[in-house]
Amino acid sequence: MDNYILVTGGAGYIGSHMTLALQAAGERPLVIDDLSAGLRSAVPDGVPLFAGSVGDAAFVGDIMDRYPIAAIIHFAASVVVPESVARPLDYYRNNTANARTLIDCAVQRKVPHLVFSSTAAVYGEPDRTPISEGQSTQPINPYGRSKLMVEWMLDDVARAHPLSYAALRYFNVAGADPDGRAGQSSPNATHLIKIAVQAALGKRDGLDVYGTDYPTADGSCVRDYVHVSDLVAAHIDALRYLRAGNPSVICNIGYANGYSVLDVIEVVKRVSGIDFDVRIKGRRPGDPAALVASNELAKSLLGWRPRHDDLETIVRHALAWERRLP
Ligand SMILES: NC(=O)c1ccc[n+]([C@@H]2O[C@H](COP(=O)([O-])OP(=O)(O)OC[C@H]3O[C@@H](n4cnc5c(N)ncnc54)[C@H](O)[C@@H]3O)[C@@H](O)[C@H]2O)c1
Ligand SMILES: O=c1ccn([C@@H]2O[C@H](COP(=O)(O)OP(=O)(O)O[C@H]3O[C@H](CO)[C@H](O)[C@H](O)[C@H]3O)[C@@H](O)[C@H]2O)c(=O)[nH]1
Repeated sequence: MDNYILVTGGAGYIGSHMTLALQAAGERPLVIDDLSAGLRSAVPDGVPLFAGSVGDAAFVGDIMDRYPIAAIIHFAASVVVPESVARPLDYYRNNTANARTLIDCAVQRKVPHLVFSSTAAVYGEPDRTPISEGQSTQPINPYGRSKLMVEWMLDDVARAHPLSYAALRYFNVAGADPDGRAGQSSPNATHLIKIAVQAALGKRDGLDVYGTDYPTADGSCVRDYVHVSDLVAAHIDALRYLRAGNPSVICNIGYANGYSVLDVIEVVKRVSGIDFDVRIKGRRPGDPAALVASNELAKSLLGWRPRHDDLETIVRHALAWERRLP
């Protein structure tokens, strides 16, 4: 295949796994990343990296003029739920307004397909779990709203222009490349499994549990943790699906398994064989009690076949990557 797959945010956690998976699939990835959270070193050798913002129309347009783009996979975003509560306008600018610029560039250059990183946060407090895609979307934090607005934009744009899209609503992405080539590298990451493995390895002085008074079995929040390699495989499946001429789709990516914060801590302690301090704190703003995916659509429509659906495996790979980091 001659044309490029543009990976925005390709120097970040998930994007760096995506470029590796694209290379393995025989595709030609090209990365745009402003390096606000990503690392240059996370982009594999031989993959062109353009440092700048997807919100800069002249910059993005110039790249698209020079490199024919077969599809865009749009990861670039601000990703921390409590930060979005404190700084909503930053999230609406980076996640919503900058996505609009990127989509506009794609429409002007007739890019045929776009895969969008959406999120389980669009559901808010779901009325039923596991959550299926038809359930109502009532996000309870600016992060979820900033992403839901992009889904709406894509829906309108796909009706008006020859662009088909897949909006993949990821549940909680975790773990690292099983071959040790990529992982979550940010020292300031806020994600639970990352923090727990850092605590196990003595990189943090323990872990705070944000709330044990939720309406869940043990009172802590429940999430559906999906291995990053299975997640990026879903994007390869989505590309294949769109290129086959199928209509746009919105699809959950998760395992339909819920684990509480206390479950995760127990697994990290057991897999690492290391005890660490756990402090029970109050709730964190913006957290829904439980988010667990129904994944029937991803399996039936995209042909998604998860291979690492096991919390111990996810934690083992996250630990292995954390040990390699300085
Ligand atoms: N990690 C999760 O659990 C999770 C869950 C649901 C959805 N997502 C979505 O997946 C995507 C990737 O998340 P991640 O966990 O890899 O985060 P990340 O912060 O590691 O990656 C995001 C990347 O985008 C870059 N970026 C940010 N704004 C940019 C801009 N305006 N222009 C160019 N580059 C920009 C950052 O430098 C970074 O490299 C995000 O859209 C996020 O909302 C993540
Ligand atoms: O030190 C910590 C970190 C997290 N948590 C708890 O662990 C759960 C998971 O928190 P994360 O920060 O790991 O993830 P979120 O569920 O807040 O959000 C993640 O998953 C969402 C989808 O479910 C979004 O897409 C988002 O980008 C991504 O960060 C939450 O209940 C949180 O309160 C703690 O108790 N202590």
